[in-house]
Amino acid sequence: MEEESSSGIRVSGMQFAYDCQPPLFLDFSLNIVPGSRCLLVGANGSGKTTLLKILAGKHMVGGRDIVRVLNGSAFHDTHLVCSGDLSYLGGSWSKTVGSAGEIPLQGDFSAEHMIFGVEGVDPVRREKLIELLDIDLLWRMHKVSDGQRRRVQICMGLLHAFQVIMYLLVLLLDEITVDLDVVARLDLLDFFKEECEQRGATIVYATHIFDGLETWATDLAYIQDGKLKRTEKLSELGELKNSANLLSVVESWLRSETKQEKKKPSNPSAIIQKSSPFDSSPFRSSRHMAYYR
Ligand SMILES: Nc1ncnc2c1ncn2[C@@H]1O[C@H](COP(=O)(O)OP(=O)(O)OP(=O)(O)O)[C@@H](O)[C@H]1O
Repeated sequence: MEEESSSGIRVSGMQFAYDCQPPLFLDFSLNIVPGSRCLLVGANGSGKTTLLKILAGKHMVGGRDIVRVLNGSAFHDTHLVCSGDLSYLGGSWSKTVGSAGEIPLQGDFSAEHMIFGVEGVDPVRREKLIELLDIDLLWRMHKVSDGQRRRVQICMGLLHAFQVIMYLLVLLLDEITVDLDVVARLDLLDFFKEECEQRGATIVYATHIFDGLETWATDLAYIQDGKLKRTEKLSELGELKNSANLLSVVESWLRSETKQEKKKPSNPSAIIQKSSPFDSSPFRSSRHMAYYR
């Protein structure tokens, strides 16, 4: 991820704050080369979803040069999303429909109605995804399980990507496999790997589930409280060579974050004051705030 890429993802000196809050990201930079499968790891509240949403053009962060995806501005170049070049598959069960924005998709519709309602798709890809995700087209969306609903959501999210030419596809995945059973999850990971290897797709995947990812991911980016702590090629991750699995490596990083927090001064009034929205410090620690609340 060190080398700069004109057609992958490049974030340079980004700042971002939610309304009336101190900056979550301050001078944040990250490069992801095309064809990478990059895992985004970090504790709850560290900023993974926010970063993915920024990359997906859902939040504006200053000028056109700050967040570049496929050589365009993630926020300003709306064709990235409209063309299917850039896809964000997130946790919420909703679909963006033109100016209506995000609408919930849990009414009394069949899976067939949902999937075949997506226009302009490749029927071969559609069949492949229905089979891969083992979707029963007769499912009624208001009666299915969370995992079944998630399968339909993922299928719809991936249908659009078919028309994208090689090296022009970025998939941003936010904990999408969380409701899937182990077979569906592993099959889907294989599918994503194929998209990278055969079509040059670039994938950024935020997750807390590390099963099977040691051989799946090519890169890793670790975020702590909005700061990029590490970016590594997985093949060069020293701890992974010495340790059993990725889970224990990430666990040790997150546990050392917790230990550092516990070492901080224990005067609660001072900490509450320091963590308040009126704090003059530009940094924030959501874990810190939760810990002392
Ligand atoms: N819409 C919002 N308005 C204000 N603050 C928000 C909003 N969304 C997230 N945050 C805050 O921003 C910080 C980062 O949240 P984010 O969802 O990006 O973290 P995350 O790393 O994805 O966490 P998780 O692993 O729990 O999904 C948190 O402190 C969160 O409370």
